[in-house]
Amino acid sequence: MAKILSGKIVSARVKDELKKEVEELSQRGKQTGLAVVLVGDDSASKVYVRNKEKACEEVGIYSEVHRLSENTSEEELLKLINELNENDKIDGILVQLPLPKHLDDKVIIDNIKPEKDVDAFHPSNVGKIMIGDYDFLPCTPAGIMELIHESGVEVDGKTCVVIGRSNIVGKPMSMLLLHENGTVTTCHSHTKNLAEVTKSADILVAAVGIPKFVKADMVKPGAVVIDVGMDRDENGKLCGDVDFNEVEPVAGAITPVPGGVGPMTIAMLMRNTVTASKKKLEK
Ligand SMILES: Nc1nc(=O)c2c([nH]1)NC[C@@H]1CN(c3ccc(C(=O)N[C@@H](CCC(=O)O)C(=O)O)cc3)C=[N+]21
Repeated sequence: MAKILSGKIVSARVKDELKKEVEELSQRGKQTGLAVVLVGDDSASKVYVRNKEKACEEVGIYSEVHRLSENTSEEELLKLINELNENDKIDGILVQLPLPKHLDDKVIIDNIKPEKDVDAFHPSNVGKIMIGDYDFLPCTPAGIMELIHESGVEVDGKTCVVIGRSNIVGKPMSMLLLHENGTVTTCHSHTKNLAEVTKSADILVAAVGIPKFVKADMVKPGAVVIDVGMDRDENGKLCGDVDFNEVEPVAGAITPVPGGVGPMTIAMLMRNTVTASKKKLEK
């Protein structure tokens, strides 16, 4: 039986610690604030944004959600971002992705002040992560590192395989594993003999966006298996990229969906916002 790596439990612990830090900052006269920008009405995004608002409340972070219509122009969105960049009440800005098709993610992200870029998506933050000299870590990979630490398995010297190479998860995930001295392979749709590669992994991270993609015969017995998927199964039920029922008996440790990586992503967003607030106070 695999150890279940509960993002619910670990994220609650992280938020408890952050709550104290937010209180201390507030005693020193520094409030902490997060602005979330949601364009359009993607139903999944709405759930995630609500969870972020709830987390802010728990931690004591002031939050404002800007809900903009689906047909918001680039100019209007940039105007809002510039206002938030200059707003002293706001330490962190998050523009929920994906944006509607007529908006270019890159243009929008480039215009967020790097000091307020709590997603760590701005090129200057991405570059800093590559070098290993960063202020913020991207929320999902950072949350996953916490869950791996929770498994008790040390990354140093381990064979790590990441399925997926997105800028948001796969690529930075591989980088963070490398920072902890993992031997890292990044797989994607052009990878040959995928199952053979994934079966070599002591630590396997699935971030492909295909429901139940990882099957038991792709997993090394005893491996730590991390599921980043937020997919829907054939019945429309929330599931991950890993076939949990199949893989759980083979794995040494595994994250559930829901209650695994998702809550950790949000906890790390809270951490980045607190870090941004502290940095501002020190300046
Ligand atoms: N700028 C930006 N930053 C992000 O960090 C970002 C984003 N855009 N776009 C979408 C992805 C996805 N993401 C999730 C956050 C929380 C849950 C979460 O709370 N999941 C719950 C279940 C949610 C449900 O019931 O559907 C869980 O896994 O237990 C999931 C996914 C953040 N993302």
